[in-house]
Amino acid sequence: MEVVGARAPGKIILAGEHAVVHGSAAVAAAIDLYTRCSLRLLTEDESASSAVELELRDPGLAFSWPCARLREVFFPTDSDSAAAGEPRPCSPDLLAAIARLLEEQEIPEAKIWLSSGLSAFLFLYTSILGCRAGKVTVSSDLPMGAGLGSSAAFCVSMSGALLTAAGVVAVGGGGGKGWELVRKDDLELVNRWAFQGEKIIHGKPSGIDNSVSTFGSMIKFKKGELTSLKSSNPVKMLITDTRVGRNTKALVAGVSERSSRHPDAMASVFHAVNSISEELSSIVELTANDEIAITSREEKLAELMEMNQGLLQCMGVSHSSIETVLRTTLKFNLVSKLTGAGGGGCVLTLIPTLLSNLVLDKVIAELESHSFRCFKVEVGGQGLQVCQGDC
Ligand SMILES: Nc1ncnc2c1ncn2[C@@H]1O[C@H](COP(=O)(O)OP(=O)(O)OP(=O)(O)O)[C@@H](O)[C@H]1O
Ligand SMILES: C[C@@](O)(CCO)CC(=O)[O-]
Ligand SMILES: [Mg+2]
Repeated sequence: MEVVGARAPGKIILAGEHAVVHGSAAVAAAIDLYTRCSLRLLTEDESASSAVELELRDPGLAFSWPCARLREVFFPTDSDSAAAGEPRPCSPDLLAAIARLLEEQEIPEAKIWLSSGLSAFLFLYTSILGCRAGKVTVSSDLPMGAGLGSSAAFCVSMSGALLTAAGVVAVGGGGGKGWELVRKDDLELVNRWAFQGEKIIHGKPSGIDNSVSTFGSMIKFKKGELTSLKSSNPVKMLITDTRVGRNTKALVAGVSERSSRHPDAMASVFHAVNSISEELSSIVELTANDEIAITSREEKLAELMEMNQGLLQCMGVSHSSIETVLRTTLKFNLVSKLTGAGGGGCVLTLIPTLLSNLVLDKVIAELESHSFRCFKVEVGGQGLQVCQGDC
């Protein structure tokens, strides 16, 4: 069979991370850094030992599971009962069985954080394709575990490729050349599968990361409801990766624990974040006809981001490396906030339209002198795309 591919973008959260898990609104946008997943189902001739193979290009690791061993774990009682049309959660018993299966792989201790991604892969693959032999290759522009939605881009691109190989998502309408957009109904199905994968990696995701990675653009997200935001003036952001590793699942759990220790205080914090996200989303949508100067729109955005950062500190998810980025950019009168789960990872800095490239280069040089890594990204682009053949 021919190769099918899917690519899904990472994201930034402009306002509302963590609070969105507790029902507040949040605003997120896709960025032009992608995770790509390609898949080829193997015939019996090609896969003498009949296995499911996974190559992760970025950590540079490859894994292989004999189909017979997968059948014992995933379908112990009967023949394959994969059902691509019906996303369902991974039960705690199955998750424990997957963990035992992964112990057989001898993952290097320094890469043990990959286990949650591998668990999500095995669950999605066997749920959608059963135990058919196949080879999956994943590569990514995104730093992993740094707040730019690498886990969601992994689950969305994987679900997209698997559902395309299963013949559920249509591909080839573009004449079989290059990346193609996906029909709305198909996107919704991919998004529901990707959410099941995110649950394995994050524990209790709100669904914002997989939604923005699937549908792209800039969105407001509240209690599972998504509103697409139309911004006529592009928002420019600098991203700084502090390179301090952290794990979204643990940070989300930490905020929930703080919330159960101080329910009233934290409810007020989440309520304030909701107001910030609502106001920020209406400012993003203002057009040239709304008689608000670009500079005053940017000042409002910056102030809301600053307020949100203060509330994220209240939730306990800032970090000394994040504070260093805030202090550094403030010297240039620029406002920053953490993005994603915090605890290290990436920080956003709003780039005003009138900021000269010379000053921006100085900001980047000073941030990089702290061993941080800066990215300039395009905000609000495409979501999931698929392709036939090698893209
Ligand atoms: N390309 C990939 N290959 C394999 N596993 C991946 C890949 N990308 C992400 N993962 C899995 O996702 C985990 C990182 O997810 P995590 O949610 O902690 O961070 P993030 O998604 O980058 O940030 P955030 O959730 O704050 O946006 C990794 O530890 C790994 O298990
Ligand atoms: C921290 C969080 O709010 C965003 C992570 O990008 C978690 C979630 O919403 O699932
Ligand atoms: Mg994540």
